[in-house]
Amino acid sequence: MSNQQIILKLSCHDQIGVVAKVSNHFAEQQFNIIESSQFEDPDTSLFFMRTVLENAGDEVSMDDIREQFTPVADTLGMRWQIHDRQAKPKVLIAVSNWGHCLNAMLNAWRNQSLPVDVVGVVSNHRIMESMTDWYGLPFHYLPVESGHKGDQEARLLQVYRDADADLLVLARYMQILSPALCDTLAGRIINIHHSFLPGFVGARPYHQAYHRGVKQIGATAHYVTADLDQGPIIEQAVERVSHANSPQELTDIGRDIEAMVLNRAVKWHAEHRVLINGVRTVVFNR
Ligand SMILES: Nc1nc2c(c(=O)[nH]1)N[C@@H](CN(C=O)c1ccc(C(=O)N[C@@H](CCC(=O)O)C(=O)O)cc1)CN2
Repeated sequence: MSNQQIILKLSCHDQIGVVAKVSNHFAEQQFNIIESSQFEDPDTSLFFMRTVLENAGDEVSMDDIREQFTPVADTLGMRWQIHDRQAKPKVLIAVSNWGHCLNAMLNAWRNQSLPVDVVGVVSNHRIMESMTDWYGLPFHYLPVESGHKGDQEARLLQVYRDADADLLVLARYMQILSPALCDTLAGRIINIHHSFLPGFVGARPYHQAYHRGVKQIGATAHYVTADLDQGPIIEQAVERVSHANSPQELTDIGRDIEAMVLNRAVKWHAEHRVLINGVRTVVFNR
């Protein structure tokens, strides 16, 4: 027994026999289901599934596993991915001036509670270079020169590609990404927004919240799209506040929520628990 484990995630139009066809295929390949989650979206009749399978036979290459599954997927009109459960996604982290999310993520990576391989940090400021150095990671200083934002973004994408990254995390990176970059890396950029979206989009959400007199503040991790702060939501959390809290106190309270929410979202993405469902997500985290 090879102990080889794979993760299959798929979506297709709901139809009789999807689970049976998938499980029968893998049973014939000597794979045993050890976890499985399913959801059918009543609005779209799309069926979503995530299953973890263990190989009871000899190890098989990932290419062969995917090649053997392709006819089943094609018959059912699936969108699908198969991943090696042991493989850790390579993550490039982008940051600007605020380091609380970066630090929480690097700490979780270092203590191995976050199943990713951080390949580097990019920033339009130098302030986080020393922290990055302390963690022994490459730091790429990519300042945004006035009128040359496109050049800076091209360098960022080159760093991502040179590092063979799988995911770009915006850990309070305060630059709006171009539609072209959002399209190129669709489903592979996660941002932390410091409000409970869809409330308070854009800049300075804690000040917006203060002036609105909210009784809770929150944070939202979402995939990045060309529409600012409108991407599919992955995870959110809130914390109670009061009329007595200043904008600075709201900001202070919010930092831990942001860091927790972003780490959760990146962990679930790395474990292939998140499936994009139009402007929403399906998250198999239970
Ligand atoms: N295409 C997208 N880019 C980004 C998104 C997104 O959803 N789609 N999320 C933002 C994060 N963000 C709020 O969470 C945010 C960041 C930056 C700005 C902004 O106005 N930036 C200015 C420059 C500000 C500066 O230089 O200090 C700009 O880019 O012109 C608003 C919201 C990350 N990017």
